Amino acid sequence: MIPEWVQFNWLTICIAVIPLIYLYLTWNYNYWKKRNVAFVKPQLIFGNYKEVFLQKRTVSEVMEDIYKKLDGKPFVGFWRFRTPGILVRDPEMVKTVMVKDFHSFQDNALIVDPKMDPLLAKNPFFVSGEKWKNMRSVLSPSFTSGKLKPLLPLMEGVCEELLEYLRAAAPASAPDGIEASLTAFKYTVEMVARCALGIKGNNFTDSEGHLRTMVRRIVSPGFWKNIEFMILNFLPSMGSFLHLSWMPRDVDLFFTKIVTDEMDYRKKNNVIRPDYLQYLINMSKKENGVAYTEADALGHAVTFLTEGSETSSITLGFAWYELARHPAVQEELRQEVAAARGANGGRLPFEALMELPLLDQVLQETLRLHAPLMAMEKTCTRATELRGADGVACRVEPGTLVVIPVRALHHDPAFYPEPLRFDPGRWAPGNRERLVKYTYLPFGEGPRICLGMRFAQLQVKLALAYVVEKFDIKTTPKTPNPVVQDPTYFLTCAKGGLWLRFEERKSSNSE
Ligand code: HEM
Repeated sequence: MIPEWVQFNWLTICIAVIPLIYLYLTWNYNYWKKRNVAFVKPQLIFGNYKEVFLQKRTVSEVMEDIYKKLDGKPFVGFWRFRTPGILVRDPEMVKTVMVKDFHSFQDNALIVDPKMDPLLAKNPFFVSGEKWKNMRSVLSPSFTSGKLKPLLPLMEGVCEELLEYLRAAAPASAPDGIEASLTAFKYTVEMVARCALGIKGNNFTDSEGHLRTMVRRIVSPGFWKNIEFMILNFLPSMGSFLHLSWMPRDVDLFFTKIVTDEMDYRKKNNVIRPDYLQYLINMSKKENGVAYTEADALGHAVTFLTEGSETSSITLGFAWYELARHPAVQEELRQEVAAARGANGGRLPFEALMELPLLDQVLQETLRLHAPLMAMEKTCTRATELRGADGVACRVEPGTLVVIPVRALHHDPAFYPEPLRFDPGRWAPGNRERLVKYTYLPFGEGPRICLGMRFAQLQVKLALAYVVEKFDIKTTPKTPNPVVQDPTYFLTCAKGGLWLRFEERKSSNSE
């Protein structure tokens, strides 16, 4: 039996504490009203992120809803739980954040704890300030056309393996076809292993796919993985308290071992290879006079492996999907590739491949409809003022979350009529010049634009060209239409997978 005075105290404590908790939870919900910025009403505890928290919708979908609700506003306020954030709607404002006033918004909002994630902490995406600037200047030259061109023979070898794999794994009889995203992932992990690290990943032959599995342990859809992601992203101090890391410890050790083994092998045997790792090794040599260490080189080799495989495989999977759904475009592309081969003695040289107009348009349109990163989250790094075309101005404080709603811009009928229609013709000369600047951001923009953009374009274009030449890509009863986004993943991903059939072409059999 609880004494009466204790019962009384419990009641008093509850009466006193509940309003305090309520006050704490709603304290910031005045933030945008006080600043005269339009906003979408927040919900207790969740702000505007209830559906994200419940894993019903992704951040990019929720941002698209807010974008649509407050049509006509250059920027609008929202809350990520209790944290106020700005959603930038107007392309001019996008330019301000990503280019004109870059120094006020230069950091990405995703952070990693270098103690928990030493390898990932080297990834330029997570680095800030002067350190990022120095790192970027060391790495940028490694992605020029001049550095990519010598990789072509290596890459062509991986394309041949992809064709072999499709011949064996995708017999025309399979009624549902194969899951194209996984095939694309096998291809990009293999490509990156060869071009970045100079090693064979055996992704097409090894059913376990050790290297692939390790990359998947860092980035993949899934309920529990997404819970971890939300803690690390939204509540980083709780993540540190729980000792959570983006990259599991054994994965970190695995990558460290394969890269250092390869570095040691080259050193001991005086081996020089024409790949990205070699560039990093050369940069880390003392006589270079650059403040770049072997630990940096190790971190950046792993950056290439993780950044270079998943985003490109998403793009390739969706490009195959769109070609399957648009056989006329597929046939036109096939003829374009055949003509380029014909004009180059049966080969597809680097310049010819990169300049194929329809191939480029197919890639651009795929990235418009299915950009892997559909919302970019930045942090204000220096107090500044945003001033919209409507005259509304807002002082943005350091630490404020700023979101660029890539999905909403890419799918806005004001910028792309019939936005959900796959129409490579939007990117044809004469049309592309009419598109509104800063509404197309698959690789980001400004000084932080994707470092691996050219490599990504090259590896996706190669796989598209090689596969359409030899295969008819077809839909099956299991092919999704429309695609439903998997809500347990922060990157673009079709729920249930992209099922397609790759039928070997008769003419290509007899060649
Ligand atoms: C289709 C494939 C790819 C897409 C759609 C993509 C997209 C992006 C986006 C949206 C960003 C953020 C840009 C910004 O903040 O403005 C980014 C950054 C980055 N990407 Fe990619 N990416 C792709 C492939 C690659 C590849 C192959 C690499 C290879 C190394 C790579 C390396 C990076 C790095 C290192 C950054 C951070 C750059 C920085 O903060 O300075 N990406 N990427």
